[in-house]
Amino acid sequence: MGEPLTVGVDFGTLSGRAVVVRVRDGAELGSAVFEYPHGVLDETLPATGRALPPEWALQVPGDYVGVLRNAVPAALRDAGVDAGDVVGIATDFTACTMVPATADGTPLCELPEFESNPHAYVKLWKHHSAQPQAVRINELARARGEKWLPRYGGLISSEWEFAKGLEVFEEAPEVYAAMRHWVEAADWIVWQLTGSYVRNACTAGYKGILQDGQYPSRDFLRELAPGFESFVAEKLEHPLGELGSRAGSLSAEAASWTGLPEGIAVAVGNVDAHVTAPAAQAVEPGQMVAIMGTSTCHVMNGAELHEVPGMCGVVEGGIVPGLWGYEAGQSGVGDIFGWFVEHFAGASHEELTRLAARQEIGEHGLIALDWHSGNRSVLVDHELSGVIVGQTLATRAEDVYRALLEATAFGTRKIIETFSAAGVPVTELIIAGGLAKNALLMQIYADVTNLPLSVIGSAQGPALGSAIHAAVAAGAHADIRVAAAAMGSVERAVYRPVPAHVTAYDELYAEYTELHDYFGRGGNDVMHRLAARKRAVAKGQS
Ligand SMILES: Nc1ncnc2c1ncn2[C@@H]1O[C@H](COP(=O)(O)OP(=O)(O)O)[C@@H](O)[C@H]1O
Ligand SMILES: O=C(CO)[C@H](O)[C@H](O)COP(=O)(O)O
Repeated sequence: MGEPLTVGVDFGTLSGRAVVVRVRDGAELGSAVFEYPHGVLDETLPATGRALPPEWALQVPGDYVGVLRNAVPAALRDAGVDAGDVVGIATDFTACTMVPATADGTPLCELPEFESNPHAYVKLWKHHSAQPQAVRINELARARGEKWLPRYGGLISSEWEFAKGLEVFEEAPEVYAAMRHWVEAADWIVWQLTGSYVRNACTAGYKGILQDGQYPSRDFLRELAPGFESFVAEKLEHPLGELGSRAGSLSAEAASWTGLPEGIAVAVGNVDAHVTAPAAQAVEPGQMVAIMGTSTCHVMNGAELHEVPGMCGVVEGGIVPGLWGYEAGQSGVGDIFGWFVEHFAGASHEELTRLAARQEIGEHGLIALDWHSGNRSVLVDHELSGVIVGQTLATRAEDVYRALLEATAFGTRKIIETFSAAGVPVTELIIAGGLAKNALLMQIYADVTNLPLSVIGSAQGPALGSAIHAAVAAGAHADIRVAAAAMGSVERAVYRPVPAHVTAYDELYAEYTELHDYFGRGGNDVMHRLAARKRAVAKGQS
């Protein structure tokens, strides 16, 4: 018998990563990645070959099981350990990513009668077509003075459970009728591991509008859309599991997929962003973790409840039991850089970064808005779109690339300032996720926010965070704080703000704020008009 180990599995936007971790000190002994064979379905539905409408983003749930079957055994092989030493497994997922399922958890898209219906598939977090539903939820909640609304910064997102659920109810009543559970993928995967459904407190709070033990009322839902009043009772409500607790035991079937021992602890599901906080040892108030990849999520604990305008939410026990967990985010970050590299630049991230790093601040003469995937915080509007001001015939690809890097840093500063102004000061910014590898981007973030940047010690933050949760669920550490101290890691103040850069960026940030408020706060509604026109044209074509 060797030392106790756990397995953490991170289900990202394009792939799932498994990591094998030593419980004593968090050493990562082996890992493996499995790319989802279907990736993100955002153009056509393979079952029919038909085009999907704008802003759609679907996934195939079988791909997630592929991660359990492939990445977990491969990570065990990579680690060269005896699977018998693994005492627990935990998973984290993108969110809000929703699976419409039958009573036994079968995704509707796996039933022959629904395989051609796009609404029967998983709606990925960045499926943004439920914005009209989100707008109606927000208008009605404001008019009725619903007391849960300020817990979400005053706006519910189109990415979340109610907007996406209402979209299914209104656009695919046959799917809605057949769906017994509207399940977060974070919980669906735990269901596959244990054979039983436990709803995690994190997504229920942030994405499912569960506050002080209550969901939005039947009355509210009836007024929103007659017939939708039973949504909570019939599709959503389910017993909750606290973060770090044991959801159940690994079933015989899941043991055969993964090569892990049957009966080991399986932790309650979690979100990729929130689970990263303990991996970065950021479990105390004021320590904000920015998980920077395709998108950025900002998560932070607080001792008290405050209402921060435009935050994604504040949930009691949403990150660590006993504290208020705050979340904000930017829907597109690496995705925006990737879009530019893929469609316009003719050069790689590395080459563009190298060229952009030679420039002085402001040399390119550009300012951009980072809304190519909408704005998650603090405007919470997915019909906003990207802007680049200042282009001339002299503008080069590296100029635009740098302006896009800077735009996302300004977006993060807007979030930090909004938190601080609402009485939730950010005392430390800790970076996790794939973008930490871009040193220019990191220095820009330090200069724009005027904060020293700490960087998580692991390249697999979410998967390590899951392994930490697995250790707690297995009883190998007393709680998440204790496990984070033993297994998490962070390097402090790796990037420090340069005073002259801070001053230069203060001026550009003022310009960003002008554009931000002009396009995002009603100065000019052109982005909404263009989005409406795009939708109308797409509708006419279908
Ligand atoms: N050197 C780089 N600099 C900036 N962005 C990059 C670089 N390399 C990849 N990206 C972007 O990073 C994103 C992937 O980040 P990653 O953390 O690996 O993914 P995920 O968020 O899905 O876990 C992609 O959107 C890609 O465009
Ligand atoms: O909103 C989220 C968490 O609340 C998503 O999980 C997140 O934005 C997806 O992130 P990524 O693909 O960058 O890991």
